[in-house]
Amino acid sequence: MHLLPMLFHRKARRSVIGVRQMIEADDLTKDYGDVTAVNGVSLCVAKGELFGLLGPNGSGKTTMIRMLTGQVRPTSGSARVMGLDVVKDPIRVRELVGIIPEQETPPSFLTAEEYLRFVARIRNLDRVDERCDHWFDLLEFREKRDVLCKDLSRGTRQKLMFAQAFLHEPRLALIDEPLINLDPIMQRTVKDFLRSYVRDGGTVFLSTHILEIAEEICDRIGIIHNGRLLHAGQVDDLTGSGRHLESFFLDLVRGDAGA
Ligand SMILES: Nc1ncnc2c1ncn2[C@@H]1O[C@H](COP(=O)(O)OP(=O)(O)OP(=O)(O)O)[C@@H](O)[C@H]1O
Repeated sequence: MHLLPMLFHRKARRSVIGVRQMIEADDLTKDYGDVTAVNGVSLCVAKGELFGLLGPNGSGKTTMIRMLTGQVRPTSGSARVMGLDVVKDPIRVRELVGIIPEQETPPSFLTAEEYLRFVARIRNLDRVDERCDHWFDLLEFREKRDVLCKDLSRGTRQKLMFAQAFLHEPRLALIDEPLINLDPIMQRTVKDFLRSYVRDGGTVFLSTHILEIAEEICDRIGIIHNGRLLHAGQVDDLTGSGRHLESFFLDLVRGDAGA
């Protein structure tokens, strides 16, 4: 972070001692009735990585994030997040990680600042004024702090969701489409923040449709289609071989659809 030194949450520091892989998914599967949303996905995300999960609409990205954050129970397979089993320890996982759920909005009846203070209280945080000020300044929405969330623009609500996810300085953040409602200036700020966050030792697992963003900021990507992980690899390996992520993605997904 820019203003706050990267003092990760003390509890988090204890729980990740010795954990190199921040996320380990093994043959993770989720069925919703007849629909297999995620089908046997195995992947790891190491400490300090910015990992992007890419896939077309309905390919299973949100379901993956929900399973990894203990919001949805896998049908089969297993996952460990920061060394914790997501089925056995979902509450502890959610205490530790930062989460931006897809299209989630803050409570309509609180102001922006009340919401951040509410989150700070639940998370038992100190330096609440400093933390709130940091995010109002970084994401440039100080003048909206007393506005009810229901009256905020979509972009400002997204900023607030971003701030709540990082308020406790988590070591791992799982974020679903974090940039979708933000203007280009704010996208730049958030992209720079995410890069500095992983440089300082944080880890990010994000899902996005926006391939240029993934190509620009991710260290490694996974491509998911119809619930199956078709590819996982370093972005540099791809671009170093002269390929653009977009053409690689389209070839892979179209090839799979035609298979
Ligand atoms: N609660 C649910 N009940 C039934 N089916 C669901 C549920 N949640 C997701 N699905 C189905 O699972 C599949 C994967 O959905 P998911 O939301 O994980 O995909 P996604 O990649 O995040 O999509 P998008 O990019 O459009 O947000 C889809 O076919 C979806 O309709």
